[in-house]
Amino acid sequence: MDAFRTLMGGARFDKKRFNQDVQVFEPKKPVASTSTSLPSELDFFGTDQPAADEAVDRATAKKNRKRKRAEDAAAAAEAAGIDYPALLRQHRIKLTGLEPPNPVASFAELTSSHNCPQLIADNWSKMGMKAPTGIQMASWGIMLEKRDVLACAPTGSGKTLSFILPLLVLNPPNTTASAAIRPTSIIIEPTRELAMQVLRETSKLGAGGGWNIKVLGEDERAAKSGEPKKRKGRKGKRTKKPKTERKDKKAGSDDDEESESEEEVEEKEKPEEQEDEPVGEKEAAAEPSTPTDILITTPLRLIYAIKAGTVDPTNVRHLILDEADKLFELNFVEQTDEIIAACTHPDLRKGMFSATMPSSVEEMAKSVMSGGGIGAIRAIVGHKDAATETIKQSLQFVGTEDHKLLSLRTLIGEGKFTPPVLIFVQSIQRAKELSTELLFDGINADAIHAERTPEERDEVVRGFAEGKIWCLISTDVMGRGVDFKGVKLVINYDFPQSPGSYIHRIGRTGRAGKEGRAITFFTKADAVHLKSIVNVMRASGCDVPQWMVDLKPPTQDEKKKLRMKPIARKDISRTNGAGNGDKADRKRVKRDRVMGGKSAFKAKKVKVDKEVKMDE
Ligand SMILES: Nc1ncnc2c1ncn2[C@@H]1O[C@H](COP(=O)(O)OP(=O)(O)OP(=O)(O)O)[C@@H](O)[C@H]1O
Repeated sequence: MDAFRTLMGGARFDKKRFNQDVQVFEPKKPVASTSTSLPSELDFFGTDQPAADEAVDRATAKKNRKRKRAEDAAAAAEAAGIDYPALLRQHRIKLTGLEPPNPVASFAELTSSHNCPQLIADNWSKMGMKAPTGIQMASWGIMLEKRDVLACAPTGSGKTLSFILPLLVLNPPNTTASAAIRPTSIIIEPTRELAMQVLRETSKLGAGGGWNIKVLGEDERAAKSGEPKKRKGRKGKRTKKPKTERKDKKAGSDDDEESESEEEVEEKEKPEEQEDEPVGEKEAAAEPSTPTDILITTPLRLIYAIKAGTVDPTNVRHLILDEADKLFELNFVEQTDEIIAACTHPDLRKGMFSATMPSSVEEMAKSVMSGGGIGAIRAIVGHKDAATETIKQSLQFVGTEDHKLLSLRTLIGEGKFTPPVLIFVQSIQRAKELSTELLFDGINADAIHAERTPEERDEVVRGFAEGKIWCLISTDVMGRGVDFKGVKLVINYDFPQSPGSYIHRIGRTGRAGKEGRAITFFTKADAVHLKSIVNVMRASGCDVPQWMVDLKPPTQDEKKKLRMKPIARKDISRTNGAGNGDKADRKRVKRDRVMGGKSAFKAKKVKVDKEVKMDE
């Protein structure tokens, strides 16, 4: 009929009247390939090719499978009284891929239909959880059907439990001891803080079930904690790094005391990644070899341990990449690839989770997923490039760099500074300077960044969670994943380097359905990038003035430039960088205050909500 359509373009053809003619042009059903098949050189239209037969067979099989799935789903839904399409709509879940499994509608369904041990259900209740969130329903459905999943859901929507639960349900405790750590599941996190946080959640959900869950290298660290602390900072001696890490340095992503002599470049401009101390070969070799079920780790540590032979990844059935888009960025991707390649078990399933998933990263992620033979399932909850809707977002013009501190003080003075507050800056030096300034103002502030030892970082995080520190100043190192439940306000003191970074940073508030606020300062220099943030705000349902909607978006080049390097900014400190925020400096500031140094804003102006206790 194609020939007819082409010839008769625009005219109407009476098919009934000329039915016999139509039959002549109707394509013939392909004949099954036999020994009498046409030689390929004579088969001009390709109708006699086995490939064509296979394609038809595949298409028919696909149609049949689709029909069967629809029938099965309808039957299951009828039996359970669940309207799955309505459930998906209600939770704004979009599933794509071949035969996407139904979401798990309730915890009761998990125990009745998915062999979820009662112990997990009890622990779930003990954790204070009731109904699963949208991403949990979707991810449980997919992972329990042993399919690969690529999931994108808002910050604070419970992605952690969405991948932990299936790991526990599908993998009973491992009892076979081996020389090396031989886990059944590996969870990769971009920072040690996140690894520790996931350990806490996993241990709570699996409590009493006999699973051995650990963060790689932490037993070793704990054993060493009695020893005198030796600070492994920039000037410290480092263990020889694997090839991948040395390559990363060229991309300008890691601390490297030798490569750049001056801290200005390192501390002000380099993004803070790969800050975690890797476990050296010696350290890794000291890992005990008890049977391990779930191993949580940062990429570098794992690569060291695999190379040292202390971790054997060949038995891994579930590999989870949390904050997956980060793990596919330039400075991590090689390590991520290496880890995926090392997990060689034929039944390996993969799960990738994040609140942001740029299309380019999604493509890369998809290319490494097989999905149980019939492809991975993509699960999107809500709008892909939006922030959590419970966050009230605003942008505040502060003119120039000089006015930022004043704007912050005005917020404090107006009582809009409602602790616990998280403030993001773009470099270690700026974090130190701002914390010194706020201390000087009588605000109980502290800074967290890659230059602090893991022990110091733990202490600061604990202090913030316990309400001892009201205001935590951080580089992007705490911008992702960290679950401080009670944070009421996030301030982007320095404009974020990408919309993704913005979504993750502000996502430290408004978690688990709670309300939060986010204020982003911008100077004239940042204005060119404003539209990117305006787009996120609009996608998350925030009102923005029309003039912001009408702004010109930054060019691809401008976006890339900012992603690679933050905008150069004037020092924050009144001491013009003389204060470095170290212990002695902080002591000096405190002493100055006691001796009459004037606090611009009295601490009493800052109301601390004592009711708010944050999760550790
Ligand atoms: N079903 C649930 N009901 C209530 N609270 C939940 C539920 N599931 C998880 N939570 C809580 O919600 C909070 C956020 O969860 P989680 O840290 O997993 O979010 P996330 O989606 O991974 O966020 P991010 O993208 O920032 O990493 C946690 O404190 C968690 O305990």
